Amino acid sequence: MGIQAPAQDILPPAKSSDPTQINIFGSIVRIVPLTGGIQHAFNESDGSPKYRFLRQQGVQPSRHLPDTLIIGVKKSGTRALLEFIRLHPDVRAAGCEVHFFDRHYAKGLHWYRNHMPATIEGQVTMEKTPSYFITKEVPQRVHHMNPGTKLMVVVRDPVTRAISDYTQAASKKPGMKKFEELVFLNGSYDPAYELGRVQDFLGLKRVVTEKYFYFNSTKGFPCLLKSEARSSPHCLGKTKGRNHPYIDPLAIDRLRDFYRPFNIKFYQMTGIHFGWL
Ligand SMILES: Nc1ncnc2c1ncn2[C@@H]1O[C@H](COP(=O)(O)OS(=O)(=O)O)[C@@H](OP(=O)(O)O)[C@H]1O
Repeated sequence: MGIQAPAQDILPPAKSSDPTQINIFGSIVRIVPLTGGIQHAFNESDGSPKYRFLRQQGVQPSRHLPDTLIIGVKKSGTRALLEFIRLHPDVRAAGCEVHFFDRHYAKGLHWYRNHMPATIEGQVTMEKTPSYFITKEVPQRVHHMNPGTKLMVVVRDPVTRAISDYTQAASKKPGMKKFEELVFLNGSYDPAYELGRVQDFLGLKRVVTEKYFYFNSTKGFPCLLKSEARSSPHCLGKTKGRNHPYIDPLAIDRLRDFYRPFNIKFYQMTGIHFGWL
């Protein structure tokens, strides 16, 4: 099994003697196996009891290119979706944002695969990088890797999303201009219900159910009762659920007017009325 990668973007000059490279209509194409093989097998650093046990049983996990990507949208709850779906025993995910299709594409698919967790047969490999949604080269690159890749997009009221994005940027850069100055220059949800739909989409048995979640009223979000990493109740880190600054209501109204036609178009495209005002 092989996949084709665009030669000009990621490959060094072709060596005609290299059997893994072929010439198609003048383009040099490198054939990369979808799975990691023995040399990329299980990393000792991933020493969870489950994987130790599997190794003892002779099951050899290996790295695979992802089957599923969470491609955005930034500040919409992409981390929450990833952390919640990876509670499923048949889902393995890269912990950090890999940024392969936007920043590191030139490093090639071998590099990408080495950033994936080791999996055993039947497990879904996943990563999330929200900037894929806004990088114009990404759709074509993902299609080149595997046209069957499943894509997931988390959406949020664009006004609150914009304020969240601003809050994050301001937390990293003291003295940043006010939101109202920058922006015009140029809800609650049920995680078990949503995760049920995500598991269906991924073709997985519904394992992640309401018993994994509780609502933390101080944070104002659903949090985890336990996960593979921690057996006690915990929320996502303190960079999620920051307090947003006060924004002039007139600025909010103007933003809502700006987004309204795009929201209506989006509702028509998806067939879902999200109810953003
Ligand atoms: N369960 C739970 N716990 C914590 N946070 C939650 C949760 N569900 C959704 N959210 C919202 O996720 C927002 C951050 O979105 P992302 O994870 O997509 O951010 S990022 O793009 O990866 O930086 C974050 O935005 P802020 O409220 O602005 O911090 C939260 O509103």
